[in-house]
Amino acid sequence: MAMTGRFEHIHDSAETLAAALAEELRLACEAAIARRGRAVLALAGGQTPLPLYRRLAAAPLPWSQVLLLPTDERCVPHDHPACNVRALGEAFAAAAGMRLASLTTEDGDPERSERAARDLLAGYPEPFDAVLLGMGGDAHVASLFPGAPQLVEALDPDGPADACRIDPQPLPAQAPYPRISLTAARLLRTRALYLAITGDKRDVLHRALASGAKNARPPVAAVLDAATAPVHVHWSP
Ligand SMILES: O=C1O[C@H](COP(=O)(O)O)[C@@H](O)[C@H](O)[C@H]1O
Repeated sequence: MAMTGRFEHIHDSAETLAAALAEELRLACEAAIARRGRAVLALAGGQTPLPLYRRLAAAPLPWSQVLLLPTDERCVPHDHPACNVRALGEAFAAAAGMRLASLTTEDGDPERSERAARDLLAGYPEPFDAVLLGMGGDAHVASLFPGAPQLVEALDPDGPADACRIDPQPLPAQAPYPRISLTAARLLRTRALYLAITGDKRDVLHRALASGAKNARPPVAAVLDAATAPVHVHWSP
């Protein structure tokens, strides 16, 4: 984790954004596998990154040496359409042998899932090889929602927990579920941090980065500000 800094990459189209990020993540996997025999990536849920996941899945990597896990999960059963790990599994269908971990139990029960996620992450103490974040229109990243009662604890870059339950308030209309999210402390333990955003979200990001009191930063700003690894923001219209 030698280089730090924040870099903004502007793309002409969602396709070039997907191609660039798929290549970055492929290189991160290749380097990690060469270095220690496996790669561990934490990947955003939601719609924006799905095309880049499909591209990455087509790369000729030794997929059995790659572990993917979601940055956050909705507390729903694994066969539910809103389940991030289900969507990841589908997007990476071509990556034969790839290992996919879940932050939730099969039934999506929030309390059992929080315990299971913490147990899972205790098995991966090393820095992630890359974290890819998405962002909501309310400036949340992973499931670190502004206004959630657990937010202050979850954003603490020195906090002890790797994952925690988040209860967005109010529940977002599109995905009204409690969540399990990696904490900022765990997201930031990475060799590289990427943020993939499109359209108006660039304005949301810039407003968030320019905003307010140190202790009331929008989640995306709090996480990016605390990063010690290089941060690459990729945007397309
Ligand atoms: O709920 C979530 O939303 C964000 C953004 O999703 P998108 O569909 O607007 O790309 C996502 O990054 C996060 O992982 C997800 O759980």
